[in-house]
Amino acid sequence: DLQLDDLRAQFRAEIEGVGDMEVLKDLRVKYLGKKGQVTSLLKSLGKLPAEERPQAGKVINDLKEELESILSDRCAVAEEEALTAMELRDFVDVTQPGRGRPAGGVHPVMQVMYDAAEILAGLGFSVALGPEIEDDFHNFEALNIPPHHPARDMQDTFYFDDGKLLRTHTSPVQIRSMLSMGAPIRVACPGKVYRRDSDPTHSPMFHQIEGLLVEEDVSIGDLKGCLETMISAIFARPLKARYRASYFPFTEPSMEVDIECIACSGENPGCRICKGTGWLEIGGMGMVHPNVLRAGGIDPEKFNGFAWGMGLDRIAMLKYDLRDLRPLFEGDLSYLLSGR
Ligand SMILES: CNC(=O)COc1cccc(Nc2cc(Cl)ccn2)c1
Repeated sequence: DLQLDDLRAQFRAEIEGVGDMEVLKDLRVKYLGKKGQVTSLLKSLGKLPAEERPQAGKVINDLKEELESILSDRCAVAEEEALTAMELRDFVDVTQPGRGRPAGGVHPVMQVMYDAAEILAGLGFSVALGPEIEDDFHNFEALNIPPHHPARDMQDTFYFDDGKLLRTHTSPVQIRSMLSMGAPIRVACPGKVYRRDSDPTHSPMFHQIEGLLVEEDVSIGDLKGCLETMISAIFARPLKARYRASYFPFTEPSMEVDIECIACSGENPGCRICKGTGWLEIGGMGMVHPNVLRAGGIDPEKFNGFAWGMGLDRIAMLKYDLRDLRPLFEGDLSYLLSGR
C-alpha cells in the first residue's frame, strides 16, 4: 500500500499544472502504458501468494482507474486551454473595416494613347506596333530623308555600334505596315520614340502617335476631318484647328496643326497655356510623298494618302493640365495616383 501511495503522490506531483498534450501523453505511457509503472505492478501480481492476489489486483486496478480519470480530466482541460489559446491567437475581428488597396491609375500618356487609338479605330484605323530599335532604312531612307539630312545627326539620334538606332518617330512602323499589308491601308502607330537632344523640358524618351491612310482618291479634306475628329474626341469637346504651311521630307504638301487654346480659346492675352497666342501646336501632317509610297511598295500612280504625327506627352499635359513632364517618367506612384 505504501508503494501505491507513493506512486499516486508521484503521479499527482508530475501532472500538477501540466497543460502540454505531449507531456500528458508521456505521463500516460510512463504510468499506464505497456511498460508503465502501474501496468508493471499488475504484472507483479503473479509473485504474490494466491489468496492475496484478488485484493491486491483490485487495489491496483482502482489506482489505475484513478490515474486514468485524473489524466483524462487533465487532457480535457489541456485541450480546452489549447483551443481557447488558438481562438485568441487566430481571432479575426470581422467587423474591422477592410485594409483595402489604393486603386491604380492609368498613366496620363497611356490614357491619351488609348483615347486616340479608340477614336481612330472608329475611323477604320488598325493599331500597328513595331520595334523601338530600328534600322536606317525604316527610320530615315524610306521616309525620303536624304543621307545628310540634319535629322540623322548624332545630336538628334541615338545610334548603336552596329548602325542600328533608337527610332526617332513611329513612322518606321507605318513603313513596315505598308510593306506587309499593302494598300488600301489605315494604321495608327503609337509608341515610345527617342531624341538625343534632351534638356530640362525635353525627355530623351517620349511618346508619339502617327497615322497613315493610303487609298485611291484621298484629299486633304479627309485628313483635316480625321484630325479634327480625333482631337475633339481626345479633349471631349469640339475644338477649332488651323493649318500652317510647313515642310517634312516625307509629305508634300506638309502642314503644322494648331488647335484653339483649350484654356482660353484665344480670349486671354495673358494665358499661361498658349502664351496669349490663342493657339496650341500639336503636330504635323501632310499628303504622303510619292517616294515614301514607293519605299512602302505602293504605286503612287494608283494610290495616294495622308499621314500625321503628334506628341502624346504634350497632349496629355494639356488634357490633364500638368505643369511638368518629368513626373510622368519618374514613376512616383503618389504622384500618378494623386489624380494629378
Ligand atoms: C510629332 N510629329 C510631328 O510633328 C510631325 O509628324 C509627322 C508629320 C507628317 C507626317 C508624319 N508621318 C508620316 C509617316 C509616313 Cl509612313 C509617311 C508620311 N508621313 C509625321
